[in-house]
Amino acid sequence: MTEALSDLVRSMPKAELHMHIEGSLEPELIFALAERNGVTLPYASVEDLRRAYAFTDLQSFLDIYYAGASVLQTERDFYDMTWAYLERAHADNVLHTEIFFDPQTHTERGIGFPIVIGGIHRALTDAQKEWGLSASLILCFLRHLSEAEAFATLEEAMPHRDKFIGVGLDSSERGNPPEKFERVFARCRELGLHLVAHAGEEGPPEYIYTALDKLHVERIDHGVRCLEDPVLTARLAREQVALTVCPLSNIKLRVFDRIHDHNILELLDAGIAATVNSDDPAYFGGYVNDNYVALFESLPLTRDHAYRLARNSFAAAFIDEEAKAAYLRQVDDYFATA
Ligand SMILES: Nc1ncnc2[nH]cnc12
Ligand SMILES: [Zn+2]
Repeated sequence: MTEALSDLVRSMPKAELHMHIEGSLEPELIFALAERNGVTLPYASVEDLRRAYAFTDLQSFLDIYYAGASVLQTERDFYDMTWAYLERAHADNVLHTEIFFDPQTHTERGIGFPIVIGGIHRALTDAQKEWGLSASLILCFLRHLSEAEAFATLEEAMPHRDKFIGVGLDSSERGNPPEKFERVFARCRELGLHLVAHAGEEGPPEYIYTALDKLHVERIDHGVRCLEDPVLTARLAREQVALTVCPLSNIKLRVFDRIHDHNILELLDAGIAATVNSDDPAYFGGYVNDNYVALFESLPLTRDHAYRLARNSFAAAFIDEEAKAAYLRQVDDYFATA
């Protein structure tokens, strides 16, 4: 990749649509929060913790990710974590970000829902004031927990309905198909919430079908396994269902062996509205620009692909049509002069 293309990709305006705020907790912040809250960690040092980030699959990552999140206790902790991510996003020229949070990871430990959403949301408000960075929240249900627990979480969330725009489905995919949450998503749909779900990351293409047909999601998170099914691939392209692809995550969790084997180019060539995102940047080796650069360094991606990826990121965002058109114009202007 030329230096010019790398600079172009780094500085182009972009939206991020798939990142878990708990996955932005850097080891240094985990240690700082542990100390602030008097929590003893089973790791001697930051380096020791970082060494534990050697994952073999999704579950091996999730075990460490949930352990890391246990240092979050106060509203200020949630604020500090979110603010640290927003600074990184701003530095990567992210103009709009849709952030996942996992309330059940915290409410299960006795941390109140208002503390979680209050701290995260206050940071979003400050980023809007400070940089004009637009950010919204998507509440994720943990799919390894029950339907009843998801309904209980939705109930707890309703007094805060003004602070989140949609719901998603994350955690252990295999054995927890989307249809387990069909009734929860039906209720969320009635409430006017946007709907997304992780599907086809480790799970089979069937999970992408059921996310679309039983949950009625508007985007698929990951979805990279769709290419195993040509009928599904054609449908995603025809219906322009966006995929929020997370390349470095896919390598760390061994969905693909090497970044050179990543299928984003095939997805784009098939006409799918793929986007590039960081998933859990503190755990997978980088923020959104690191994901773009890793792809552009390893695959024959061009300036035109960069343009399409930037456009796709805003086109798939849950924002009003006027704001969307303004962002898309900004991308066009950037590429007209860069
Ligand atoms: N990549 C991922 N897949 C499923 N659940 C997650 N929670 C955080 N990151 C996740
Ligand atoms: Zn994810």
